[in-house]
Amino acid sequence: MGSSGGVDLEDIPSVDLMTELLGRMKCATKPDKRLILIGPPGSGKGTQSPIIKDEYCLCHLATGDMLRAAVAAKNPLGLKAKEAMDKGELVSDDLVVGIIDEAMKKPSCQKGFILDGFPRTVVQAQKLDEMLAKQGTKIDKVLNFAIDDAILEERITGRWIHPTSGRTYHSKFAPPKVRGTDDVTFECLESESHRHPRSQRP
Ligand SMILES: Nc1ncnc2c1ncn2[C@@H]1O[C@H](COP(=O)(O)OP(=O)(O)O)[C@@H](O)[C@H]1O
Repeated sequence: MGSSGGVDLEDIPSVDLMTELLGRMKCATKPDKRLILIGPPGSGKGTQSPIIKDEYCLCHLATGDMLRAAVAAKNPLGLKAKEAMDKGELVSDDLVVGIIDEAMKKPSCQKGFILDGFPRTVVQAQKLDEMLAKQGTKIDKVLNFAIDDAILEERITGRWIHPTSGRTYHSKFAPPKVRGTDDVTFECLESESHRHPRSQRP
């Protein structure tokens, strides 16, 4: 019968369908929102994004997470991005703009989006304006997570990340269930201070 993205709707438990339906009905009443979050690693974007996303029924487009997932999946996009990412350099504007443009077309972005890590260059900002102008929309708000350097330092030094999913932990504030291990996949975590050498830290 009805199928969605290769999944047979008949096979989905009714309770899941009802929950999804109720969620979508709730979302229908929400105003559209297009947000950009700005802030250094450790400023709280990763904590606040899922809360804002759920409250306003938005999609969360974090270019860093999307690129890391592409690299882990070894798809053509990931292969192109890997070299720059390994060197700690920015991935080309065309590539990043392409993934954002594609992602914004997803049904989950219908009510709007939260951009996280994008735009990061002037060219990306110009391309974003062009994309939105084509859709007849614009950015509603830019949220700047301004935070004291000393607090950032404390957060970052204890921070661990699961590179594939972008899930973050903190040895003091949000420890994983098993030390050094991701709660969901049980894969090894990477130390954030290792990813952001002292000289590059905010
Ligand atoms: N908007 C972007 N433009 C170019 N490269 C990006 C962008 N967003 C992410 N990247 C690439 O992905 C890497 C990881 O991104 P992210 O997790 O947002 O940053 P960081 O690890 O520096 O906090 C960056 O170092 C960069 O190579």
